[in-house]
Amino acid sequence: MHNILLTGVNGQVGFELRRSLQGLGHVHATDREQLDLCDPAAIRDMVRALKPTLIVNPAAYTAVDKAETDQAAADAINATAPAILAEEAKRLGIPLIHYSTDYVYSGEGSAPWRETDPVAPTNVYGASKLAGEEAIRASGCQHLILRTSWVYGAHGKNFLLTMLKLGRERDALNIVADQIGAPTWSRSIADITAHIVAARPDWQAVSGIYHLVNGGETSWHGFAEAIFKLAAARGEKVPASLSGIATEAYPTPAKRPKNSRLTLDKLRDTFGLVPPSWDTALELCLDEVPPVIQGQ
Ligand SMILES: NC(=O)C1=CN([C@@H]2O[C@H](COP(=O)(O)OP(=O)(O)OC[C@H]3O[C@@H](n4cnc5c(N)ncnc54)[C@H](OP(=O)(O)O)[C@@H]3O)[C@@H](O)[C@H]2O)C=CC1
Ligand SMILES: Cc1cn([C@H]2C[C@H](O)[C@@H](COP(=O)(O)OP(=O)(O)O[C@H]3O[C@@H](C)C(=O)[C@@H](O)[C@H]3O)O2)c(=O)[nH]c1=O
Ligand SMILES: [Mg+2]
Repeated sequence: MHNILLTGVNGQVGFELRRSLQGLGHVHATDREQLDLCDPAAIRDMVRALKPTLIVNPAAYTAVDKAETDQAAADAINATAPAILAEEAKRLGIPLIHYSTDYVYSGEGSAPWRETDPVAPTNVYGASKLAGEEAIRASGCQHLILRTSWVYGAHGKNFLLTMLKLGRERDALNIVADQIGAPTWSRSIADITAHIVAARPDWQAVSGIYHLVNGGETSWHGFAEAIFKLAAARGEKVPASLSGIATEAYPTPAKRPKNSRLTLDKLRDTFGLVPPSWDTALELCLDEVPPVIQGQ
C-alpha cells in the first residue's frame, strides 16, 4: 500500500491523478492552499510530516506567455519546488514522479525527438521546466520524468475548451498549422502513470526521462478541425471558417517549437505501455464534456 503525496490536485493532470491513483494506496491530494510550492519550508514540512512512499508532482507554472515576464515565479514552481521534492525523496529513499514538456526541445527539424536528444528550450517556461528536470536528476533520487505535450481535458484551461468556446462565439478562426505535436488527454497521462506504479517497477533501474503523449501527430489546426468535426456531429455551433496559418501570423510573447513530435518507444519498451492515439483520446474525452447547444 502506497502513501502518496500528490501536488496540484486542481490542475488538469492532478485532477485525473487523484482518480487514477486510487486503489494504489492512500492519496494525500494537495492544492495550492494546502501546499504552496513557492514555499520551500512548507514543502519540507509536508513531506517530513506525511512520510510518503511516493511523491507525484503534476503542479506547475503553465502560463507559457506570462512566464516570459514572470520568470521568478516560473522558476520557483517549475525548478526550485521539484528540486526540494527530489531532495526530500532522496532522504526518504522513495520515488518522485514528475511531469515535463515538449517545450524543452528546440523544435527544429521534423524527426521525432528521442529522450536522449539534446534539449534547447526556446522560452522561459521551457527553460524553467528543464531546470526542474536537471535538479531532479542531480538529486540522485529515484525518479520518473514524464515529458508530455499539448495537454487538454474536460476540466481546466486548455485548447479543447478554448476552441469549443471560440467556436460558439466566432464565425471564423485562424489556427497555426505549422507546429506539429500530439494533443494529449490528461486522463491518458494519469492512467498510464497509475499503470506504471501498479506494476511495482524497480524504481532505481527505471529512473529517467520518458515521453508520455497520446499517439500520432497533428498541428494545432488539425486538432481544432478534429474538435469541430466532433462538436458539429453532436449539434454544437462551430465556426463557418477554420483557416490554417503560419506561426508568424499569430504573434505571441513566447516562441513555441514547430517540431514537438515525441517518440514513445522507450515507454513501450520499458513498461509495455502504449497510449491511445490522440484522435481516439479526443473522442473519449468529449464524451465527458457536455455539449452546449444554442437555443435549447
Ligand atoms: N498544460 C499543458 O499543455 C502541458 C503541461 N505539461 C506539464 O504537465 C504537468 C501538468 O500540467 P497541467 O495539469 O496541464 O497544468 P495546470 O496548469 O492545469 O495545473 C497546474 C496546477 O499547479 C498548481 N500550482 C501552480 N502554482 C502552484 C503553487 N505555487 N503551489 C501549489 N500548486 C501550484 C495550480 O494551482 P492553481 O489551480 O491554484 O493555479 C494548478 O492546479 C505540468 O508539469 C506541466 O508543466 C507538459 C506539457 C503540456
Ligand atoms: C487560441 C488560439 C491559439 N492558437 C495557437 C497558439 C499556440 O501556438 C497554439 C496553442 O495555444 P495554447 O495557448 O494552448 O498554447 P500553450 O499554452 O503554449 O500550450 C503549451 O502549454 C505548455 C504548458 C506546454 O507544455 C506545451 O506542451 C503546450 O501545450 O495555438 C492559434 O493559432 N489561434 C487561436 O485562436
Ligand atoms: Mg496553455
